[in-house]
This record gives sequence, structure tokens and C-alpha cells, in this order.
Amino acid sequence: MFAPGPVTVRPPATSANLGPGFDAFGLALELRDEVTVEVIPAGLEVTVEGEGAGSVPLDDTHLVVRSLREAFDRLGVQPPGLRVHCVNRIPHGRGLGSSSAAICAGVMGARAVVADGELRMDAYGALDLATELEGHPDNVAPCLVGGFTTAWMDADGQVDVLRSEPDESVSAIVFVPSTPLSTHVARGLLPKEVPHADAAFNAGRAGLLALALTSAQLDPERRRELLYAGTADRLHQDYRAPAMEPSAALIGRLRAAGHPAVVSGAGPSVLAFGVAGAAALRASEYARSGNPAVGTPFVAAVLPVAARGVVVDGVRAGQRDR
Ligand SMILES: Nc1ncnc2c1ncn2[C@@H]1O[C@H](COP(=O)(O)OP(=O)(O)OP(=O)(O)O)[C@@H](O)[C@H]1O
Ligand SMILES: N[C@@H](CCO)C(=O)O
Repeated sequence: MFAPGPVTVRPPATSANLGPGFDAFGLALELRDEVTVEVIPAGLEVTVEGEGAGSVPLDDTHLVVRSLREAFDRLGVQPPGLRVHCVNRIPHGRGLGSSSAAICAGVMGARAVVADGELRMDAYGALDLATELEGHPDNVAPCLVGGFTTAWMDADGQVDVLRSEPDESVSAIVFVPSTPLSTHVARGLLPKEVPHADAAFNAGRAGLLALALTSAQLDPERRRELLYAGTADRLHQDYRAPAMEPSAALIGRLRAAGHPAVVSGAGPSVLAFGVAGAAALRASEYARSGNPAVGTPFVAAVLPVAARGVVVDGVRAGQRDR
């Protein structure tokens, strides 16, 4: 019933919203956690290296373990014992999808260690469960399938996703501050209602952003201009700015220079799109100073778009990626 050896799953970081696509758009980024799951005769052994080591719990409340347990419930099997080893590279609470990566690692890890897991839970089942655990689909969707995704729920609450490939000239530059902000807190800053004009504004910009990211054969400068216009948002970033002033200031500086910059997910990281062949963004100039008024520096990194979602390396060669 269970795989005879360990299975390693590697979920990518993700950036949600991308400006106007609140709770819908997401982008998978090539920065991966690594979670190894093994069924053992009894007990629970959890070890963590990297991000969160020493602070995340090592019991059943660990997010990967919780997600594994929920997935085993859906799969209709419970392992006698579990060994889970996490090598974490995605920073926690920074808007780069760490919680979705943990959830998708658990869901896909459980599916991989059950011999007929893919029959018991199809791709929609995995997306459904991961969305339920995360609370919204915009990070788990690209984490599972890679690329640039639009995720939505139908009237029955069924989640679906459309995946597309950003043009290869597009890259993501992330600016990560040293202090976290929980998604829960950031969601609490949003109003219950927004003006109709702001909703209409975002709908137009979201449509534009999808085209600016994916249309082939755009002149690089034109693509940058379209990405700039297409990353404008009125539904969440301003409301959340008081909780991430250095990030808001950095976005202001980047946009004043014509760079398409947004809050990554619920923040406080900042994501700016670069376009090969268009005016370059010298990340170190912006990262070094942060917001002079507040003095918080950012760590900047260029992250390629991840074409693949969670990669599963397992014992059943032939059915798994190695
Ligand atoms: N690999 C992990 N192992 C265990 N717990 C994790 C892991 N990754 C994230 N978490 C939990 O999730 C919390 C961060 O989730 P949160 O949704 O606030 O931020 P995020 O997912 O990094 O950002 P965003 O959702 O905006 O992209 C951590 O503080 C931790 O409790
Ligand atoms: N759409 C989510 C992404 C963060 O998980 C938010 O902005 O709250």
C-alpha cells in the first residue's frame, strides 16, 4: 500500500496577485523547498533545516504534517508512522508562498507515498484540498502546476486553474525584507467593500497583465510599458501599505523609474518584472537603500519563472521525475 522508501517533493516559491489579480493570479518561481516523506512502523519524526528551523513546530501541528494527514484522510489510508525531513529555502511570511509550498508538499507527498495515490486523488483533488488548506487558490495553483496561473472557483466552490507560459524575455526580481508579515494580518487590513470604479479598474488591468506577460512578439520596451500599466492595482496594495511602509516606498521608487513593481502576495516582499532587451533594472541600487526614512534593506534576487510545479522524486522510477 505504501512506497517502500522515501519520496522527496520539491515545491516552488510562488508570487500571488501580481498587482491586479487579487486571489487569482500566481507565478511559480525557481526557488524550491525540499521535503522528504517516508512511512515508518510507528511515530512521527520531523526535522527541519533552513527557514523556520527552530521556530516551526515539530509535531502534528507542523504545516507539512497537517497537510499530509489531511491528504491521507482523503486518500482513505493512514500510515502507521511518518518520518518527514524539510530543507526550507523559501522565506516564511514574506509573500513568496511558503505556506502554499508546505501545503502542496504535504498533499503531493502523501499522494506519492501511497501506491495508487494518483488514482485515489487526481490533480483536481490535490488542487481542491490544497486550496481548502490555504484558504485561497492563487498560490497553490502555480505551486502545483508551475508557470503563470489564473485560478478561480465556480459557484459550487470547485477550484480550477488555467496555466500559461510567460514570454521567455520576462524575469522576476524579488526584494525580500528581513521582517515578516503574516498573510492573516495582511488580509485583515482589507475593506469588506470596494468602490465599483476600483473593481472596474482592476478588471481591465488584470486582462492587460495576462496579455502583457504571455503575448509573443511584443517589442521589449512595449512589453515593459504594458507590464507597467498591467500591474497597477487599487484593491489591496494601498490598504496594506501601512503594514509594510518600506515595501510601499520601494514600489513607489521602482514605479517612478518605470519598472513594473508590485507587492508579492500579501507582502512584504516586492516583485518587479524585468524584460530582456528593455531598460534594465539594477536591483542592487534599490535593494541597498530600502526606504531611507525607515532604513530597512532588502535582499534582491532574480528568480526565473518555474515552468514546473511540485516535482516528485520517488522510489517508483518511471512514474516519477528524477
Ligand atoms: N515549510 C514550512 N513548514 C512549516 N510551516 C510553514 C512552512 N512554510 C510556512 N509555514 C507556516 O506558514 C507561515 C507563513 O505563512 P503566510 O501565509 O503568513 O506567509 P507566506 O505563505 O510566506 O506568504 P504569502 O501567502 O503571502 O505568499 C509561517 O509562519 C509558518 O507558520
Ligand atoms: N491573495 C492572497 C495571497 C497571499 O497568500 C492575499 O493577498 O492575501
